[in-house]
Amino acid sequence: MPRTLSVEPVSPALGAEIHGVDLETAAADPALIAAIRQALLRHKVIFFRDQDISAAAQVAFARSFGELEVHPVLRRHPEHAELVVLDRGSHRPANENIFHADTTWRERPSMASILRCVECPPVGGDTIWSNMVLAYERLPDRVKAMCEGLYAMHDIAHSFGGDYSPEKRRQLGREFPRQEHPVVAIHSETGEKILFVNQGFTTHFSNYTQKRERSIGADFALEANRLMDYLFAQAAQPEFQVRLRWKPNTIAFWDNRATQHYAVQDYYPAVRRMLRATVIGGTVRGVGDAEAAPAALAPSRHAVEAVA
Ligand SMILES: O=C(O)CCC(=O)C(=O)O
Ligand SMILES: [Fe+2]
Repeated sequence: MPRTLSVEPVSPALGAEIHGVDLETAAADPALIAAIRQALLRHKVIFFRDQDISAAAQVAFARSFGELEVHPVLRRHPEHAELVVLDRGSHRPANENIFHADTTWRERPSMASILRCVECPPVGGDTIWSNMVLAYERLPDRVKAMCEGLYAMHDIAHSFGGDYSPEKRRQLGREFPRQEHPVVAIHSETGEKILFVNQGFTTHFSNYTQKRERSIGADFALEANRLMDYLFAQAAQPEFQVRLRWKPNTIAFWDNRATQHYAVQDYYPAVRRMLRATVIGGTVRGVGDAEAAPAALAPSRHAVEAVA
């Protein structure tokens, strides 16, 4: 029997709180995992409160959704390499305060992340998510037409290289060559179109000149940069967002294909400690790329239903 979850949407754009679930033991309950997966696809980021769970349980829960990533740059948990420890805020201001989707510098960017708050300031340190399906839908038709068929480069050094020497930066670039992804991606499970460029890792369009063949000279660069800035700005629109106020033991689980996020850096030097598990995704398919579209799920306009 399909399992029914108690789901409370928290913003019209995306995001829902799931009640009555214990994630310490969820991995052992396939019907519950399937219901959580459906809620994730529909609401794009889901929140669980009061999850005082072990690091091992967080890993097991995350693994129910796919193979886990070991991050090459961020600090790892001493016993669980699949968990990233985010606590830079206690030493110096954290720098995830830029809209991004995780690991788009990989050939197969993350499909989802599961972030647990261990410790946070009583106020401040919220996280914001943006619905990049809605952001795409709301683009003017002529911008949509211009974007379909465009590709862009994603580079790990764009965000993570900032603290490195030029040589270490080059080394990072050799180890993780930049990746090209479509600007409009097709969601691998829902078939939705996604605006898939992000300010954290996307550097430039890779085929703008072919696409805009009648532009000449320096206009290429100017036009391309203006379009990229305009696309980046969509994630910052409040109408596409949900904002979470963390408490210790809150978990946020986001669909990294369909969303971008921004960790608000307003609490330094207060302490904020988080643990993140990240599920590896597939290659990113563009609108014109081959392969049949997956069967679309039920409409994902999430706020209209109280229970999903
Ligand atoms: O600390 C946060 O709220 C999110 C940081 C972040 O970008 C991530 O975990 O991917
Ligand atoms: Fe992130």
